[in-house]
Amino acid sequence: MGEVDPDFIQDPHHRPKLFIIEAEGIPLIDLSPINSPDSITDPKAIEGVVREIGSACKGWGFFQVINHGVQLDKLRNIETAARKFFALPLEEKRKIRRDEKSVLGYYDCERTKNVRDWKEVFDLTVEEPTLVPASPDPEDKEETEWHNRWPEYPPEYRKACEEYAKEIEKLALKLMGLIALSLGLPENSVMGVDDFFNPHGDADFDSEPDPESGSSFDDPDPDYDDDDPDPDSEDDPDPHSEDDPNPEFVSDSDPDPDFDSDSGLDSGSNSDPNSYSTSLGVGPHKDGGALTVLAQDEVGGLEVKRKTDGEWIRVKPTPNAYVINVGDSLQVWSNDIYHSVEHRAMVNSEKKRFSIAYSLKPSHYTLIKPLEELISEENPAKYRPYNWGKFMTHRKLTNFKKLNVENIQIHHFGLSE
Ligand SMILES: O=C(O)CCC(=O)C(=O)O
Ligand SMILES: [Fe+2]
Repeated sequence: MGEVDPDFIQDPHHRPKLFIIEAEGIPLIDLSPINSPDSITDPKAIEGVVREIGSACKGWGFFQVINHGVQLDKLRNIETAARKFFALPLEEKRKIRRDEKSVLGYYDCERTKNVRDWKEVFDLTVEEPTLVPASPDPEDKEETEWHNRWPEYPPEYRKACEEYAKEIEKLALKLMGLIALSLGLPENSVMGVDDFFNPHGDADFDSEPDPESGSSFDDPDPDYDDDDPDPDSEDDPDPHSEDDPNPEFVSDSDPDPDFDSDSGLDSGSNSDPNSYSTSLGVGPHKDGGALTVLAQDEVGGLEVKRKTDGEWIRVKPTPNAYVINVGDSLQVWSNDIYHSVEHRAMVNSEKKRFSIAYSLKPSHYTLIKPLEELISEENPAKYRPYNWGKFMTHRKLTNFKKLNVENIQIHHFGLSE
C-alpha cells in the first residue's frame, strides 16, 4: 500500500488509539419542555432543562439534544443534496473551490492546526453577505464580504442548504438563550454579542472518504495536478502513490443504505492501516465561535477530550440528535465557568462519514471579553478583550496555509492571576 502523504500525518501524541471508548457520560438532553406550549405556563419545565444544560457545559463542554424542534425533512433534504454534490467529479466541485480570497464553497485540502484533514468540505454562510475584516492584521481596518458559492448540480442544493441553515440557526439561538439562563443572565441577554440581531452562523459539511473505493477514483491524486492552484502544493513534498485512498468521492457508487454501521478504526479490514493510525478526518481543535450544532451521521467518529482525565471519548451517534459544544467565545464570556473542549473526527476504515457543523458566531466587530455580571473582585476577568473578526480571520487563514506558528488561541489573551 502507498505511503501516506506526510501532510496528513498527525504528531504521535495526536494519533488515534486502536481502541475506542464510547461515551455514556456525554449528557443527552430532551428539549421537549421548551418546545411544548405548556412551557409558557410552566417555567419549572424550562428550569430543569436549563440546569441540565448548565451542568453539561461545565462537566463536558458537550451535550446532545433530542426533541429539538428542527424538522427532520430539512436534515434529510440537505443530506441527500450534499451526497449528490460530493459525488460529482472533482472538476465540477472545484469550480466552486475555496481559496484565501473566497473562503466559502468546496475544499479538499483543509488543515486543522497545520496538519491536513482527511476530508472534503463545503462551507456556506447563513447571513449573506457576511461582513468580515479583510485581514487578521489589527492595523488593517478594511472590511470584505463573504458570499456563498453554489454548484449548478444538484439544482435543489441551494434551497436545501438555506432552509436547513435557517432551522439550525433558530435552534442555536434558542440554546444560547438557555445557556444565558444557566449562567444566571436573562434569556435574551446578548451574551457578549455586540449585535444580537446579526449573528452569523456558517455551516460546514465535512465528508470523509470511503477508503475502500479509493482505487476506483479516476483521479487518484487530485492535489498534485500540474495546473493545480492549490496554495499547499509547494510545501507538499511527496505526492501520494497511485493506489493511495483519497479524501474525496468521485462516483455515485454507494449512497449507503446501511444504518447499523459501527465505526471501525480497529476493524482490521482497512486497506491502508497506516493512514488510519496516523491521520484524522478533522484534527484535534477547539471551536472559536459561541457554540456549534453538529449533525453527524450513523457512521460516527466524533471524539471529545474528556475533561476529567483527558481521554478521547467517542460520541455515539444518536438518531435525530444534535451534538452541541461550547465554543471559545462562550468560554471567555463565562470567564471559564464553561470550557471549550478539544474534539476531533476519525476517518472510518470502511465507510464514508458525513457531518454538518453549524457554528454560531458573533458579528465581526464584537469585542469578546468576560461578562461584567460574571466577574468580581474575588473572581476577576481571566481574559483581556479581543476582537472576534480578527481572531476568526486569523484562524480561517490557517485552513489554507501551513504556518510555522501556533494557531491563535484564547489562552493568548489569558490574564495571569
Ligand atoms: O465532523 C465532525 O464531527 C467535527 C467537525 C468539527 O469539529 C467542526 O467543524 O468544528
Ligand atoms: Fe469543531
